[in-house]
Amino acid sequence: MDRLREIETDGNSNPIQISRLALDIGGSLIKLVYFSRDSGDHEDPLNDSVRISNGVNGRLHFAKFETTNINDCLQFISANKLFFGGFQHQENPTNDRSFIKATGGGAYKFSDLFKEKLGISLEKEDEMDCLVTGANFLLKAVNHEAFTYLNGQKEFVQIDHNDLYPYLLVNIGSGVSMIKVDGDGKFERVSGTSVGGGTFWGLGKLLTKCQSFDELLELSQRGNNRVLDMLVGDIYGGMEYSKIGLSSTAIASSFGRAISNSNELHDYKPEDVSRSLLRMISNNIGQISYLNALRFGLKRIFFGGFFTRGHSYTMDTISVAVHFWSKGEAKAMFLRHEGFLGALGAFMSYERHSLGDLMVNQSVQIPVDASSSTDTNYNPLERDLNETESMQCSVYQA
Ligand SMILES: Nc1ncnc2c1ncn2[C@@H]1O[C@H](COP(=O)(O)OP(=O)(O)OP(=O)(O)O)[C@@H](O)[C@H]1O
Ligand SMILES: CC(C)(CO)[C@@H](O)C(=O)NCCC(=O)O
Repeated sequence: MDRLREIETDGNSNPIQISRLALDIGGSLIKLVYFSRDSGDHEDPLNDSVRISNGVNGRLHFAKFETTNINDCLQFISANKLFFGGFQHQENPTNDRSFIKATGGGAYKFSDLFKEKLGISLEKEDEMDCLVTGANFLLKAVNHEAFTYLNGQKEFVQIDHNDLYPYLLVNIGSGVSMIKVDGDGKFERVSGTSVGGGTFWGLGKLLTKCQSFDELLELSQRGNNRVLDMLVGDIYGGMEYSKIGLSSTAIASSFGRAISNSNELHDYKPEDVSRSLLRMISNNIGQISYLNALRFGLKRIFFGGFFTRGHSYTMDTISVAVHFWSKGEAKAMFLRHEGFLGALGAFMSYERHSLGDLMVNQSVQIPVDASSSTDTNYNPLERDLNETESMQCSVYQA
């Protein structure tokens, strides 16, 4: 647990002050965002973005835990004294020792547990509101946040602040929410599907006996979907169905090949099962996203949520689906801080509710060494689930 100690000191044995912790407690994962002050020694005189008058310079940290391991999360918060980063109620500070902003279903479900184990109250923020706030913040404030991914090529997208809206935000968590975003705080949840990340992980676990999500993703990289998927060519004797635009290699029926022989589940390689499952779910989400974008004439679709995990095959499948169905009209884009939208939104809600107490500097820069996700070769599969990431930023008194 060296990481924990790193948080408590700045390397010169000076204690680092943690302020403001926010949580997004979802069906699969708990996401934490918290701010630590820099000790004066760490300030970079060349970097304007961290030198705002009245500003408090520091880093935003990101961490996540599986919701089933919520006790590890409580222990992490307690060991690092992160809950002192909550706020005292202004109206009556003695009434409630402190509270932490929290969003996601778990903010309701685990409210009593936080009170009992840590003595803190969770102040609930609306999940959709937080997702939108987090996405808008990242798109406007963080360089190289959004990127396209097609045929293995990652390209960062320059966001024009004056031409960001409207867009479709598709958050792929355990389930999937599709939100039409028209501005800051202006949005509508237009659709959703229960076939999401939880479906991939849940079905994948049952079918392959994998012990972790990363193992299931890793298996998919070595699999071949043609073993289980029935292709147009399988039905059309190797020919394409060009009249309706289907090539012979297009998937006619996901897992459809399993009906054509007497194979049992154990006759298939877990790699191939994982590959077909990932393809089926990613393709389906891509298609439903496109249909919703079409409903409202939206050309830009941003995908968030931890299902994607920066994984090539997942992003490629979603992008191809959007490209194919929209005939190249709509664009799928991904976010580097994919799974932290809700937690960031909850983090930013402190200022809205504490009468302009604090604001996050809008020109956040991510130093090269702060997050390995800045690397175009970033492979989240190589990283530990609970490893913390951070970005340099500045929080200031409004
Ligand atoms: N280490 C992991 N363990 C479990 N699931 C993971 C992991 N990494 C990525 N995932 C995927 O991410 C999904 C959860 O994503 P996310 O945290 O965005 O949603 P959530 O907030 O838990 O769900 P919801 O918003 O529907 O309540 C999982 O269902 C799984 O597909
Ligand atoms: C229920 C939530 C919002 C919880 O995060 C999410 O899991 C979701 O959007 N599920 C899909 C539900 C549906 O629209 O069918």
